[in-house]
Amino acid sequence: MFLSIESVGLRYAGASQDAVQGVTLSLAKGDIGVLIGPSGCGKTSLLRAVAGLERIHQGRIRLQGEALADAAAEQHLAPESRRVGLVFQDFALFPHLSVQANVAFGLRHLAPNERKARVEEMLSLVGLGHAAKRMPHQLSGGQQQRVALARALAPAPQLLLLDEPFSSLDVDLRESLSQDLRAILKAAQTTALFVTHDQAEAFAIGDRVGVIHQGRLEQWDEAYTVYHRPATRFVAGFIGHGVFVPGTLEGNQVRTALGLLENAQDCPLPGAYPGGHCEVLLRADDVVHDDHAPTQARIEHKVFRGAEFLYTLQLTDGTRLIAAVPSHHDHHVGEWIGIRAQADHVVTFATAAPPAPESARA
Ligand SMILES: Nc1ncnc2c1ncn2[C@@H]1O[C@H](COP(=O)(O)OP(=O)(O)OP(=O)(O)O)[C@@H](O)[C@H]1O
Repeated sequence: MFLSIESVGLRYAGASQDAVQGVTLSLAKGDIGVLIGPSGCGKTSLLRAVAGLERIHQGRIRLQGEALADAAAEQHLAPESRRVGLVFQDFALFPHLSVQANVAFGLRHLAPNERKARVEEMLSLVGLGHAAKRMPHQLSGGQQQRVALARALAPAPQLLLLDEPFSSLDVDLRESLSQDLRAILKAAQTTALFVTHDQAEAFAIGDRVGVIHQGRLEQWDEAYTVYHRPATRFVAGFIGHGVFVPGTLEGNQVRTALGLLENAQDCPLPGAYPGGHCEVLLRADDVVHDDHAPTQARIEHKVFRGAEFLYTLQLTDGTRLIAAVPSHHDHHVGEWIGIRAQADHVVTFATAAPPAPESARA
């Protein structure tokens, strides 16, 4: 593999536990990996370890077979020797240098004509060929971030690391930039590791998506698999909108308050759960509004999201669900509507342990 991170552990001085715990992942050449997870889960720490800005105390990081860091061998290659490019959220363009001088900054080893050609190539790659002579303050936030990207790509790093590069930009710009970024990285055939807490961004950019929770990598897979076949309960709850409802696994089907769900053949065998009792992940897009459905649900809450409403629903037995319903079905809070389940991918988990009674906790 082009990049391989093997059982990496990282602990900050004075901390009581590892910020990164036994993380293993690999990236093929030209692939874009995205790390996503809640604040403080260790995404940035892992990226900094790959960059060489933090030392690892366990495991190994290799790039094209060469060890960048190896805890057992006490090996730690300095950041500047790693041929790794960095783009962080604060653009950090040199304010007193023009756009072209910013991009040329890491190219001092090239002859002037080669340097000029490379700067032109990079600026045209990020769509800013016309802005070469401008100063950073004459650019929008999105344009500045493109220059930062051109500057990081100019020395042709083997690996590009990006830490929430769009976090200070507004939502619309983020969305268009994340699509552009993917196209730019693919055009430059750059292998990249990208950190974000934004799921839409992760799915738009990543060939592989990794979900980190409390320093551990819970899943490392294609985005489609992370969404439809979450490996752990945490991933299932963190990605997308969904709820867990009680179910009973019966062969290839799961019985729930919304009726029988088919397509459970990829779930564990019923014997994996005592009595077949489990919990089923029902995502907002698995619950369909249908006036003719026998099951009625009361709308508890609704959020308008443009093309659809996200309804929070309650069944007569108290089960809570979330449903994404096309926004021309504009119902009132308190109204009862017909719903049915339509889940192509049925995912089950062991029932969460009920909270211990007060007396047991004392
Ligand atoms: N320099 C540091 N010294 C000590 N602890 C640190 C340091 N940097 C991060 N941490 C701790 O390590 C853990 C992981 O932090 P990290 O910044 O990697 O998380 P993150 O997932 O990138 O979070 P965010 O999305 O908020 O940026 C946190 O508990 C954080 O408080």
